[in-house]
Amino acid sequence: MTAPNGGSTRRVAVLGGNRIPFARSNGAYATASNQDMFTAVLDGLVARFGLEGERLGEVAGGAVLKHSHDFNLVRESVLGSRLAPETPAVDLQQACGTGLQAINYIAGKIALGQIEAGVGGGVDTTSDAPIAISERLRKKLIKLNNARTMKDRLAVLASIRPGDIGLAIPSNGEPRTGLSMGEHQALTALEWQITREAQDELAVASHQHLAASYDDGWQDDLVTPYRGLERDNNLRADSSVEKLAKLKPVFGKGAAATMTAGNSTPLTDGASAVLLSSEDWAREHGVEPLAYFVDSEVAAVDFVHGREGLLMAPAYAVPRMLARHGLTLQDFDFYEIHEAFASQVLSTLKAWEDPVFCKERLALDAPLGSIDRAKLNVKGSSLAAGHPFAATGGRIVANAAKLLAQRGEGRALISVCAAGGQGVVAILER
Ligand SMILES: CC(=O)CC(=O)SCCNC(=O)CCNC(=O)[C@H](O)C(C)(C)COP(=O)(O)OP(=O)(O)OC[C@H]1O[C@@H](n2cnc3c(N)ncnc32)[C@H](O)[C@@H]1OP(=O)(O)O
Repeated sequence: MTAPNGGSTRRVAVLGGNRIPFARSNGAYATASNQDMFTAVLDGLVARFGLEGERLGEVAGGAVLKHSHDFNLVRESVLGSRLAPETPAVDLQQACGTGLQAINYIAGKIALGQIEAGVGGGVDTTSDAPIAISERLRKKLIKLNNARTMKDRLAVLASIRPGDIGLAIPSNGEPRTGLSMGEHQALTALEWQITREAQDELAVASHQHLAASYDDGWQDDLVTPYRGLERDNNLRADSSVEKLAKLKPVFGKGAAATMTAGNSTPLTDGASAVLLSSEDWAREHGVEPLAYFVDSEVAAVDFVHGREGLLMAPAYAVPRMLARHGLTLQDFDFYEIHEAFASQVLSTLKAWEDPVFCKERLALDAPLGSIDRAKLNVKGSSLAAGHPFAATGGRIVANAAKLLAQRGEGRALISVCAAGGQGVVAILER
């Protein structure tokens, strides 16, 4: 038996993305659900690419934070959209790597000839974060639900004590260390001696680049207005190093206290989705591909025993992916490195320049070296746009594809760090 396409893989075209403007938590999208927002971006793609009633091969997506009733979030979003109801959908999740992994999943199916076209993306809302009840109360309520007689029911009710009534509110803490992602990253920033000034400079550049991208019409694939928003409302066009220098550190203590609300991503709500297809499908539908999704890699690090920083996995994933293609770190025209925290980007770049790190931890003969910083996050990134966890991957892939299309040729490197010590990276080219 041979594979669907005779055993060879096909090029995967990135046709374009859609996202809603990202909103700071508990603001413009406070009453929007994950499903509302993901449906909106799917319908954005339907409108842009004329997909009304079209049956796509599959839609993949996910959310880091979701309610139990959202177990079929992506399928429900498809059913709420103007895509054909016969379009299958899958939910997946890899913390902040979710969006990029969803795109990678669709790309793999297209490459193998299993589907012709599909959508990958993600959505998150910290405004509508699921709040669970305590484990003890939950168990008693299940018992109550299963009780057959009134007597049994009353007995369960009578067993409920005030101490059972508690809430489990999601936090961005790592379950195995109890530290938040910011606290973990503060330790990594200290290890790599990333200064407060360097972090603030990166944050200002992100705001300036994103502001310029709105001014020059770059963000024309946003679904707007969405709930009254025309642009990401975390963006501060007047951001400056002087203003950021005044903010108090929010993560880390002593020498590690360099991270502030200005050089960390804010809690954010939003959604994004990217349409991918085979070259044949793109041709048949009269769509010119923006770029091609070449490859992806995922790495995980042991942050639990302190062997590596929580958000350093992309530093490991990139060289593995480069080796597969005989590429160097310098062989790229654009670098899209998700700015979870300014210091995460700077620690990763410094690690790639460091001979000891590259030799001892990456087993490389020579350091990967520096990148041309003028090619980094040239249209802004998460510090300015905000970071609705699972939606970030789609924003970045769509952005990188547009950059390559505008340039006419070239290569983009994508890097997204994720909770649990994981990192997802990818290469796009045109
Ligand atoms: C999840 C994964 O898998 C991987 C990842 O990506 S890891 C990243 C995950 N994300 C996080 O961990 C989120 C981290 N962020 C947070 O927890 C919070 O946003 C935070 C603790 C950093 C800040 O929270 P906060 O204090 O409520 O912020 P906020 O009120 O907006 O800002 C504090 C002050 O700084 C100011 N400020 C913020 N950004 C600014 C900027 N760019 N310029 C000037 N001032 C700014 C605000 O105006 C505010 O000033 P006032 O107090 O005078 O109003």
